[in-house]
Amino acid sequence: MNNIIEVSSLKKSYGDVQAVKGIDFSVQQGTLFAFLGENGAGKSTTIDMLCTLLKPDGGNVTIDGFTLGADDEKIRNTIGIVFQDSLLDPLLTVHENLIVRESFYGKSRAELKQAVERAAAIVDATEFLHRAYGMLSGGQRRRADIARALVHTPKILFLDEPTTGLDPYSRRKVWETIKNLQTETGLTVFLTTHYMEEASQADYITIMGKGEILAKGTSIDLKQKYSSDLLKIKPKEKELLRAQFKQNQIMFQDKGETFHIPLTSTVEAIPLLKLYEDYIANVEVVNGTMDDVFIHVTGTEVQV
Ligand SMILES: Nc1ncnc2c1ncn2[C@@H]1O[C@H](COP(=O)(O)OP(=O)(O)OP(=O)(O)O)[C@@H](O)[C@H]1O
Repeated sequence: MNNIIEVSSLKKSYGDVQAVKGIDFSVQQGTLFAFLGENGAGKSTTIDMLCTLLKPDGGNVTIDGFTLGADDEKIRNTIGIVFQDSLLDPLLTVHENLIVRESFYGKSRAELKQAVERAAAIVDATEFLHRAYGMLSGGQRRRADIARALVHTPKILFLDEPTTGLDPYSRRKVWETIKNLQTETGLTVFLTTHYMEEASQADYITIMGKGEILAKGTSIDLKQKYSSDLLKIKPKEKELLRAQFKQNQIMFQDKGETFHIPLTSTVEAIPLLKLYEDYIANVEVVNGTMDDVFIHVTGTEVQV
């Protein structure tokens, strides 16, 4: 698979603030790519540069083979962008909004209608296509925003925190839309999110902090490297089990009611449970999470 985005030594400062300090990463075509980092990490600055909205101080970026800085118009035609603040007019219907947008691209009336209907169908917005944008629910608005970014059939879609501020039902609906979009149309989706359960569904994750790339990999790679699975045991008799663990040099943490044993994989729990079965009142085996990865890598809590 080829890299549709290649970034090397990209930098940007605002006065004395080095927002992006010479970063390198790439995005494979057709994948869902999650770009994470705490507030102020430099994500927006990076995305603004990739989308041609902000001029880098240095580095090289190619997007679908086009060079940032030299082929910006072609890059703009290759990408679709959904920022947190919508660009749609609340008084116009979704259809009118999309027609207005698409008419900039010099299409015939028939082509225009087809492009708008196609974009609306992809995000499942057909049902509210003729409703005023301002009257829609948060989740419907978000899907309309995504439709707007799809009318000119981009190859890459940039989504900046697409589910932030939505209720749980709308979040799930928007998230399903994004996943379907990527699997069914083969679009490359470049997304920022503060929801780690969303990030862990991405094909590839890059975590940024203080202007630098702190970690990259698949969710499995990152969890394996930066989080551990945990065996939580509630002993029948604490002191008896403690003595057993000490005798067999089992590393554990005393958490009051329970003992915690870090595992590199959940299946490691099986022999331990067999061995200490008689001493155990209750058990829980917990998988490492993307939250653990984020906290470990950035040194900060996940902010939502
Ligand atoms: N226009 C600007 N002028 C001065 N400093 C800026 C400007 N925009 C961003 N910064 C600074 O650059 C750094 C990176 O900010 P950026 O917005 O790129 O981070 P972010 O990861 O997108 O954060 P968030 O998740 O809060 O959007 C921060 O220290 C921020 O204060």
